[in-house]
Amino acid sequence: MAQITFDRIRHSYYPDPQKPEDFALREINHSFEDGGAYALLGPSGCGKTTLLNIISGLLQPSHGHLRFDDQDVTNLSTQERNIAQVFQFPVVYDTMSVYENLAFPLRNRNVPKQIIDAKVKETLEMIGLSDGAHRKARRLTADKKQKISLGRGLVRSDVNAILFDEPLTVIDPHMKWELRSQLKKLHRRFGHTMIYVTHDQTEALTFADQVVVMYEGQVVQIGTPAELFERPMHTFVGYFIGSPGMNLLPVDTDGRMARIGDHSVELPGAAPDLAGRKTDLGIRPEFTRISTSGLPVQIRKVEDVGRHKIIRAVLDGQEIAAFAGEDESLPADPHVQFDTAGMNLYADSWRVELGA
Ligand SMILES: Nc1ncnc2c1ncn2[C@@H]1O[C@H](COP(=O)(O)OP(=O)(O)OP(=O)(O)O)[C@@H](O)[C@H]1O
Repeated sequence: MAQITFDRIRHSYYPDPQKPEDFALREINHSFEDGGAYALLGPSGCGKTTLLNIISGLLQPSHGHLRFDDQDVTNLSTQERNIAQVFQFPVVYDTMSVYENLAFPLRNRNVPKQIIDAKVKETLEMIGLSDGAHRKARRLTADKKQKISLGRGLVRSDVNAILFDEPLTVIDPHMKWELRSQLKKLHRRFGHTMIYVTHDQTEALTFADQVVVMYEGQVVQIGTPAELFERPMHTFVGYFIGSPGMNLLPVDTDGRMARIGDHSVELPGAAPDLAGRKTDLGIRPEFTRISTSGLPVQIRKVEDVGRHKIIRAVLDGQEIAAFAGEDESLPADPHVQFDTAGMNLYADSWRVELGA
């Protein structure tokens, strides 16, 4: 296994890129640590597959270098990089049995027969295909075939990394949950570097130790699920992570005070001079409460989501969301209160560090 380093990597699918928008992947300088469990998370078209294909060697970046430990692998083939990859749709040998499909990549590498047998049986167990291991793959349903693809990715212990590109798309919802927890367990047990592409935040947050959030070809934040929740470094992270996402309110700041329309709230620290910049206060619904005092709001809708309620309200013409307890009753003259501990300030979409 290896540490995977992006050294000033950019990629454009155009022959002569000029503007930043011409790049499907804008400059990345980052190391994926050996043995880490990463998720690449972002909406459709943000560059996740492009980044993954640069690691696997299916794509050569137009600029920069990729290294596995100290070795420059930018010009090496996928085979030479020793990477296992699991795609969105099953890639299986239909004429082979389930068992043979898993044994094949090991035979190709001259692994001794007994080790092959032990590894294949262990992997079949993990993916729940021990029964019927000698059936032809052709006869199986799409989700079972995809399990074979997952198994083929997991069966080798000598790979530099295992890459997963939305691997659970064709798996039914219950099995999705089960396979995701299996992958997590496998990661803990074998310590492979795993990089998992998804646009689903639940998948990313449950699988990964570190989540790489991408937006319009840029990596906007790399962090643990808790860091993404508590300190979103970009408004997109605040909006994309969480259910519902972070409230963003345009404000004017003056030291510790932030003005929202005719009202003011106190920030957890002093803002720097942000004159001329688009400034927003970010506060998650979890830190937003409906109360009898604070800033006046109109309530539009109450959604009961089980353990709590989501209150949709309007503050100074701006839609906001607040959390309320299951049995909490709402005041006749509703106001909103923001918990200072949950406040983040953004200038031109990027988080601003507040002073003392
Ligand atoms: N072969 C290609 N030629 C030209 N443009 C491409 C090519 N592949 C991808 N793109 C463009 O590059 C951008 C990033 O695409 P990419 O597939 O990496 O995004 P993604 O985040 O993986 O999206 P999805 O979740 O839909 O797969 C998109 O604007 C896409 O249209």
